[in-house]
Amino acid sequence: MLHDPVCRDAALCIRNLSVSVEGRGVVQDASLCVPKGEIHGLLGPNGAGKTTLLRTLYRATRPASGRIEAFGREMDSHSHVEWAQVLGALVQSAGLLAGLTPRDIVEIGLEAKGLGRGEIRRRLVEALGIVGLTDKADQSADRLSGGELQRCYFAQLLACDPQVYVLDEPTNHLDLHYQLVLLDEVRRRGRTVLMCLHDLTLAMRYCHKVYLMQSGRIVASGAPATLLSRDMLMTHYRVDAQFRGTSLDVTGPV
Ligand SMILES: Nc1ncnc2c1ncn2[C@@H]1O[C@H](COP(=O)(O)OP(=O)(O)OP(=O)(O)O)[C@@H](O)[C@H]1O
Repeated sequence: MLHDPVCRDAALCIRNLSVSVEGRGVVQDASLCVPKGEIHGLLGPNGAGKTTLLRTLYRATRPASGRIEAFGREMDSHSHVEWAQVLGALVQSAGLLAGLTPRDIVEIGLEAKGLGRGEIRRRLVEALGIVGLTDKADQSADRLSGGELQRCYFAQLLACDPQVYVLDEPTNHLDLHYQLVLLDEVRRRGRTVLMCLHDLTLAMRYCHKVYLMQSGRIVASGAPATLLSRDMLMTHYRVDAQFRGTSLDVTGPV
């Protein structure tokens, strides 16, 4: 039984989701449920379908079939504005809007929430402080480094603080300090999180549960310490590697 049973009380529930891209089934019959306040990780090799699955959650891609629910209510019964209040995403290769500053990028997200000026300012200052961009708040974002830009988009999400965080490779471009600072911050907030990760040590450190995707299907799921066995890493990641506690001992590719 690869699927979770009926997800009563789940904050985010995906049932039998399939997505086709150019006529090819890129996600096939995927089901998962994330209980409120848990962090779940979507793992798997390149091209497995992880990003495509996440894209359906923030409505960048339409599923061919299946259901997506948050807090028991179907995604399609929400307007786009309502859904954005429930679920926010940090995406790979977010487009950079020319000429905007980190302050603008964070404020754009907050203004869509209809908050007052005082609350917008409070959240802006807090989020830029967490991501370490206070000093660069007013410089053009096209002069930020890759990691600084990622932190800027992280600040936008943290400022909006939706109930469900969808994170596609959240540590892309981040140095080790900020990988830990920002994932610690997400965990501290106790929100419901579904994230794609290639860094298995981060999956081990932060995820309550992980799903392994392979060729569009979720082929296994479980607690990271159980799922990320030497056999699994050999079969699905084609590496000889083994976790010892939370550190990964890598011999090499096979
Ligand atoms: N716009 C697109 N047009 C054609 N094929 C696509 C498109 N987007 C994704 N695909 C294909 O769908 C499959 C899954 O891609 P996806 O980006 O979801 O994988 P992934 O698991 O996130 O991979 P990675 O770990 O490399 O980011 C790949 O074979 C990819 O080539």
